[in-house]
Amino acid sequence: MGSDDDGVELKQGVGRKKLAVFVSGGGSNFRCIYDAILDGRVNGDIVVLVASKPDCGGANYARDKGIPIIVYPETKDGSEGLSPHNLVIALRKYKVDHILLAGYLKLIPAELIRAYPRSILNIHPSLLPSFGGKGYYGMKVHRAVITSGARYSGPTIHFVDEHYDTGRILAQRVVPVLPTDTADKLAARVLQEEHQVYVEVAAALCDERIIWREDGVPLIRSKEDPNNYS
Ligand SMILES: Nc1nc2c(c(=O)[nH]1)N[C@@H](CN(C=O)c1ccc(C(=O)N[C@@H](CCC(=O)O)C(=O)O)cc1)CN2
Ligand SMILES: NCC(=O)N[C@@H]1O[C@H](COP(=O)([O-])[O-])[C@@H](O)[C@H]1O
Repeated sequence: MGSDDDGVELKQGVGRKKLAVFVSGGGSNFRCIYDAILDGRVNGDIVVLVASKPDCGGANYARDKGIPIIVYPETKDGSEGLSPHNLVIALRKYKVDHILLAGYLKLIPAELIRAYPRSILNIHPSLLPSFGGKGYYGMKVHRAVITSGARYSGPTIHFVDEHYDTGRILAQRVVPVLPTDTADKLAARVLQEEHQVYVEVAAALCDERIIWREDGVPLIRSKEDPNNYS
């Protein structure tokens, strides 16, 4: 077991993966993954942050940590941001292995999906396929869950395809929806689970513990028991 210059123990056999994280808002999932990298739970490095808004909370946090920032898509006045083609070129320049969408609210272009097959993940704050698709993001999701009378909710992590929230599901966690819940209370309960499951998935991704079943369903191999999958 080697260690890098900062003494962080490096797992032998699998080189550290290079990650790009995409954000549009506060970036709490991004910050949790960043912290998990620093304390050795995730065997990777966030080499670039992509933000849909240059001054969002996630971008400001990345700036503070010295992480390079790319704006995508191009701003309406054309003053900032990249085209889909130049975004792919930029991510290749950073030698990105995997892309993690974390509160990102813009459609990922087909050109990027083709360039990174089975390598782009997204976290959504409901149990897909319920309460997903165009128009379902942020608090809109939690309001719809409560109005529906659903008794359970929770985050879904899925691979990204050309449409919103229709990619192959990789991981889910379940939380109760309580009779007295407001959208804010439910959002907080789901977000707490998001932070845990995204770190677990990022760790599996960087450890190359994600496999694909013959029917196309992705599975995570347990870190503790290689014969156990979820
Ligand atoms: N090609 C893909 N791109 C993105 C996906 C995906 O699965 N495939 N996931 C989204 C994240 N997301 C849900 O998890 C999501 C984000 C945004 C929307 C939405 O309706 N957006 C609005 C615009 C919102 C805004 O600009 O503030 C819209 O398109 O009208 C739905 C689902 C990230 N990208
Ligand atoms: N459909 C996409 C969507 O609604 N994403 C949601 O945005 C919130 C903010 O994330 P953040 O605190 O990591 O920025 C999170 O709850 C995430 O699931």
